Amino acid sequence: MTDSKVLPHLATPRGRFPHYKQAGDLVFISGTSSRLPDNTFVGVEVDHLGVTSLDIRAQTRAVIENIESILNSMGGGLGDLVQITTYLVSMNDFGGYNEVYAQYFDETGPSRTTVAVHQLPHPHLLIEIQAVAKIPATPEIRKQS
Ligand SMILES: N/C(=C\C=C\C(=O)O)C(=O)O
Repeated sequence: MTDSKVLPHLATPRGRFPHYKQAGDLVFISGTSSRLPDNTFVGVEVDHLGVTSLDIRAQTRAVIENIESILNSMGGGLGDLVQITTYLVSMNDFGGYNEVYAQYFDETGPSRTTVAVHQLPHPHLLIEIQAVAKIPATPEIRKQS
């Protein structure tokens, strides 16, 4: 069996899906952005003239930390990730993204695929990451499996 959760301390999903679904020892984390619980975004600044600046480094850090928070909620951490898929709106951001990524992971970390997509679900988003982790299922989930 499986266990799905929407976590109250994180930004509410913008659709009818959970933050993660656990299936046995595997945890599938939904596409996660830099969105905060108040629905503002890390890595977005709008000046007094309405000019918007988007920061791929700040967004990448916030996405990874949001994923870490999801993993922490089930007793895991970034070290439990086995696979990452990253969606960038522009490959011009690849360098900044890669720089911050390397502060969290190295070649012993999760396998990774990075692609560019036409759009993400908000015009301020430069990056979204979906991930898979391997975390021993709780006895309750194990019993259902
Ligand atoms: N995962 C999805 C959106 C995430 C948006 C966000 O965290 O801000 C989806 O629509 O599938």
